[in-house]
Amino acid sequence: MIEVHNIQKSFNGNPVLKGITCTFETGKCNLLLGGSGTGKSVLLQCIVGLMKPDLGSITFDGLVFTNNKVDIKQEIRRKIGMLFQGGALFDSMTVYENTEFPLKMLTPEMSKEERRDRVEFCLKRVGLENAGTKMPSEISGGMKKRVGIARAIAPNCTYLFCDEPNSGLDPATSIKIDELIYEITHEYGITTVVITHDMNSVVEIGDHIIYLHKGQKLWDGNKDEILNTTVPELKEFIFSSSLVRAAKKVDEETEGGLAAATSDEAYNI
Ligand SMILES: Nc1ncnc2c1ncn2[C@@H]1O[C@H](COP(=O)(O)OP(=O)(O)OP(=O)(O)O)[C@@H](O)[C@H]1O
Repeated sequence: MIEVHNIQKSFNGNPVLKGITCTFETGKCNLLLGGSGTGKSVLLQCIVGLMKPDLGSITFDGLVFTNNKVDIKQEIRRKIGMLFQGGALFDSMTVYENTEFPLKMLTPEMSKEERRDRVEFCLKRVGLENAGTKMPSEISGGMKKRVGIARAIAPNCTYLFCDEPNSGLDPATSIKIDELIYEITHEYGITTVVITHDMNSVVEIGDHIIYLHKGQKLWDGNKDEILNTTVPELKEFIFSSSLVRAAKKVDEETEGGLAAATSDEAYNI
């Protein structure tokens, strides 16, 4: 479990994170949900140590990350896998070499054969067992995300951070990437944190959802609870999504469920 306590961050006197306290649960897909500019990426960067918060603490399974010794920070960092928005693959390396890269960096004690077994296992797990010799320029956006996932899990990560894994993907590919992240999280008991503003992801993989608005946590809960939220800002966010608007249209002749949750009365408009 990752515990975030009272994280605050300002840029040039402008507060971006205004005291965020939340937990990311073990073996679950934890979504950081919110509109543009609400501080999701800044929070993620503070959690993984790419940015220093002004105040607050972050604990990984009882180990304090903030204000701690370099070796403890390194120990935590070694357990972190990152899936970046564009995949962030090395263009000059093959799919195989990209996946092998963190093993060479983080586990130099592994033999070449052990690395090969692990890379082959991870590529197979993401459905790319035949793509090892391809260059990033030769594969689709969805395949790049798959390579990114294989690379992130190759060193047996305990924590997986995904920054908008669906950006730039068509809806069908997005669902497949969401499913893959969900399956891997549950299979290996990884603590996964996914930044998203996609309601499709919320209903697909939202084991635990933290809603941020203007640098504050306004709500947390799961995908079954979110449609019943009474938080006005979250309601507005949900009902402005094209998914929910479309579902509302389909449901408008029926009673209960989404139709009731999205009724004008429930929405108070
Ligand atoms: N290094 C920085 N220096 C100054 N301001 C920054 C910096 N990084 C982020 N910000 C500001 O912090 C605010 C929150 O940005 P952040 O990228 O966390 O938003 P976000 O919720 O991830 O949005 P999006 O979904 O659009 O990526 C924005 O107003 C942004 O301009």
